[in-house]
Amino acid sequence: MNHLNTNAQAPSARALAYQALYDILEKGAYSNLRLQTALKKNHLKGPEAHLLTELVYGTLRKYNYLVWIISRLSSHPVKKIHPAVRILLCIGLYQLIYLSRIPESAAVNETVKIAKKITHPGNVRFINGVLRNFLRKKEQFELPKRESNPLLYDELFYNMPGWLVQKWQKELGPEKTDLILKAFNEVPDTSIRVNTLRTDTQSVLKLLSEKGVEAQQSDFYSPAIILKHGADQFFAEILNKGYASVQSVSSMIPPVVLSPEPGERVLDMCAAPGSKTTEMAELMNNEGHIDAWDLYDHRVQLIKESAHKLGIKIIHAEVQDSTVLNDSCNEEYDKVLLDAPCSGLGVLGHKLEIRWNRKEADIKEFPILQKKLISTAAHYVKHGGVLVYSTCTLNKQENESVVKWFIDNFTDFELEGFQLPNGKEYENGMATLWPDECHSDGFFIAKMKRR
Ligand SMILES: C[S@@+](CC[C@H](N)C(=O)[O-])C[C@H]1O[C@@H](n2cnc3c(N)ncnc32)[C@H](O)[C@@H]1O
Repeated sequence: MNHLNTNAQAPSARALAYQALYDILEKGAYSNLRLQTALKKNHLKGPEAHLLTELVYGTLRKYNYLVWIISRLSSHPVKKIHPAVRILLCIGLYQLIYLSRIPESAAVNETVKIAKKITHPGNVRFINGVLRNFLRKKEQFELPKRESNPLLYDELFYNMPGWLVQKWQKELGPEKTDLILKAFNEVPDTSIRVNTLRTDTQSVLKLLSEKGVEAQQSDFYSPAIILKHGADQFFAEILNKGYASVQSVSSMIPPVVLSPEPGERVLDMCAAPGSKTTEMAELMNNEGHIDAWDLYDHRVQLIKESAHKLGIKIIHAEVQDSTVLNDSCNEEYDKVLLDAPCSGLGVLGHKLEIRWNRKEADIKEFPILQKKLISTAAHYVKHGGVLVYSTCTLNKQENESVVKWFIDNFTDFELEGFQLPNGKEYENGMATLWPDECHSDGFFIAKMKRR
């Protein structure tokens, strides 16, 4: 199977979509970064840029259903179909099913054209055959009735892996699972956090409205603004001027719970790309000291770039492995944020690739790392200081269980109740922000105080 040689002539949006989806589904690339690279590198604008974006995100949003259709049309089991062939078929089928403005002949012929460049004639015939077979039988493709096979229905209708649907149904019950799955399948709004060091929410809302961008202040957190779909191209100027940063509303909440104050010493142990670090600097009015650590140099650079753009001076970002105890920092900090690496099951609404790249077995690995990190965090908090542990996942083993283990083993820490900006109280010191309730990513936050 050849990779496309895109140097020969300007690649089409479809060919670029194929390459991007191959990298996302087979090599673990992040969908948003991979798409941005393809758009920039190929200087795509206008309809071609739209088609590429639609094909990448659309195919990911419907991936399970598309693969199910292939399984119904193909004489080979789907597992035996080469990934490149499967991905090309998904792109072709996506156009045939969801993009009515594209003529059927173009959808089939363009897919076959790409196939000819990357695979042997047998596979080309197979792709052509499956797509034409679909056109002949398309009226027959209805989802199975939910009553007859609820799990298969949920997998296909909500485009989620079966193991995850089953896990949530067992842990949270079928009703809550339905609500979460539904929330993850609504196209997410973009949200921004106003840089209160430079401006305020009302001024940014006014600027957006002058540019015709539909936007509103979040009722969850006042420096957050929600932009209606498709507003992205208009607010680049606001971002470039450092008036705001893109961040999901629920991701803004862990720093609010930690509540760092001007003049304090703060540590952000897993800080990159720095959304919460810069938010904390804004909450501290750019006064005090924040150490921001991350494992990877290229990610530490992202924290520095954001701080520079936002006019923040108090962040000291460096490469550190936060699982390794740094004795020189013992009891150094008033506030410590541990926004831990996690399985990311709270961000499936916009990081679509996690649905397919995350495997059930990975889930068991994260608590081991999270316990190492939180054990180290304990040493850095001053007596009377505060530790906030957060994740963007909806998985008890990485959330409540890690916190319970920590409280049992580090007896000078206790959970402390808190109130969220919307007034909701969490007296036991732990909050889950559910995507169906906050209309944003799923998050978990625990607040602990050192006696
Ligand atoms: C959930 S992300 C943090 C997001 C960040 N807090 C924000 O809001 O922008 C987790 C981060 O932990 C980093 N990380 C993973 N293992 C680490 C370790 N052992 N030490 C320090 N950072 C680590 C990853 O590189 C990743 O940037």
